[in-house]
Amino acid sequence: MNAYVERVIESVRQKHGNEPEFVQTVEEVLSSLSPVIDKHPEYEKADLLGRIVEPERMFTFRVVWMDDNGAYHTNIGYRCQFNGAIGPYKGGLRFQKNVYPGIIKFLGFEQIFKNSLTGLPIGGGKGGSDFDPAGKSDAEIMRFCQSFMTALYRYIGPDIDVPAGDMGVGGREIGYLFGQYRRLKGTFENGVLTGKGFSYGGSLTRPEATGYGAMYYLQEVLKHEGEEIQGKTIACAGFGNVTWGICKKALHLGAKVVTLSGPDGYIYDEEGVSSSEEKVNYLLEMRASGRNRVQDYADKFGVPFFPGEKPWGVKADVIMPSAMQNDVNMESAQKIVANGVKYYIEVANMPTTNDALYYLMSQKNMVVAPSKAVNAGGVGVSALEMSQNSERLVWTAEEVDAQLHKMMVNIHKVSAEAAEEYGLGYNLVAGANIAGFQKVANAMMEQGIF
Ligand SMILES: NC(=O)C1=CN([C@@H]2O[C@H](COP(=O)(O)OP(=O)(O)OC[C@H]3O[C@@H](n4cnc5c(N)ncnc54)[C@H](O)[C@@H]3O)[C@@H](O)[C@H]2O)C=CC1
Ligand SMILES: O=C(O)CCC(=O)C(=O)O
Repeated sequence: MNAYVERVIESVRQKHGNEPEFVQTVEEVLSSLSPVIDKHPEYEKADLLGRIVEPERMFTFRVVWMDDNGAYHTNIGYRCQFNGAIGPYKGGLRFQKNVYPGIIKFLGFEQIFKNSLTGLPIGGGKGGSDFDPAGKSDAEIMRFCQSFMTALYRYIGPDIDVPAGDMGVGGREIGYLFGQYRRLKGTFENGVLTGKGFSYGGSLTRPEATGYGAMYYLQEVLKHEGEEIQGKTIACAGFGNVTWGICKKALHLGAKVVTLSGPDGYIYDEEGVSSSEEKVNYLLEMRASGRNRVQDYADKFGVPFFPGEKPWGVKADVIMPSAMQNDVNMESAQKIVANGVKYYIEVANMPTTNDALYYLMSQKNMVVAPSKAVNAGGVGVSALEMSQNSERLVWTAEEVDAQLHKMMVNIHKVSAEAAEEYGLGYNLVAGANIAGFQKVANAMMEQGIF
């Protein structure tokens, strides 16, 4: 590995050892940039990597809200404005009880390169709170969102920082956040948030975009390998927004999603979750219920439920971990390899531990695709939502979908080309890191040192 790369990684380990998820993503991204740094000594001179691993700005804020019994609760809010070299900071908000700076920073760091890969002018950011939405009433969610935005609204804006949804934040939460922003600012700046409802500036197809984009990317991989998507079995995780989008597109394309999971275990549907609209739509009901239980699907459709287990031991053509970070560890990776799976397509942000990722990548007969490329369609359509808000126009679902499709084809292409350029073969993981980095690096170099 390039000595400068090693030094920067070591310094991040030293300074941020208490943020293991952040250290993990820095190790993964920077180690694949070694050949680029070898080729560009000017980057070391400008300490480009030392600068890129440090957020431009990150802050916490107090979020106080009242529950339905009149009791007050205090949570921590976060926003990390990681890198604004190519556009306003852009990235979702995560509401989950395990949120802490290490989670926000790993997500923000990934977002820099992902957003660059979309080819659109968006910088990297992320935010959230340790608020746990599970079991909260609608009124409690609204009061929390209003309080969150009251603390945040001064620091965001359509040309500054544009938050959106992530785990625990969907259309309902974005609606409450936007309502409070509008109330406080007294202006209708709908470009300040994406993932909005269609009636006040949201984009058609944004809810589906991450899952649809992942399926378009998978189609490109299959095309590269001379295969088709029709009839392929897919193992997914979670049953949230992203997994729903995958299932909906799988239904259109004739692929079969056979597993879903939740914190309680996983279900196996031999016929396919993607075999009917009723099943696909039920995922929306499960998510909206706030129960966070995948067993509900097994109870409704009479399929097997495996309590406390992960779905990575099932036989499928394609594995798409689509729920949470570090869901696939070495033990799961070994099961995947033993099952002879050819396609490992990450969808959730950083769903694989680094040892498991390198192990999977070392298998000669496997294609491994990285989440920062595969799930980029979500933020990509968010950027298209910003475009529509700026021009005060509304695009049809067909127009948005066509742009999304083109974007995913291009992300696959530029990743494969970047890997080729550095003699790495069809290494989509390194290729995405290199292609995403190159544009941000150019912008940072041209804007001077700060
Ligand atoms: N929503 C979006 O547009 C985008 C989301 N992502 C990423 O995709 C992943 C999924 O996000 P969403 O679907 O939006 O979130 P979501 O909140 O809609 O769904 C998350 C799912 O994960 C499941 N889950 C939570 N803890 C779990 C556990 N311990 N074991 C198994 N399952 C568990 C939940 O039950 C839920 O079904 C996350 O990594 C997110 O960062 C990435 C790009 C865009
Ligand atoms: O749509 C967005 O701005 C952010 C989506 C997101 O959170 C992600 O790409 O991980």
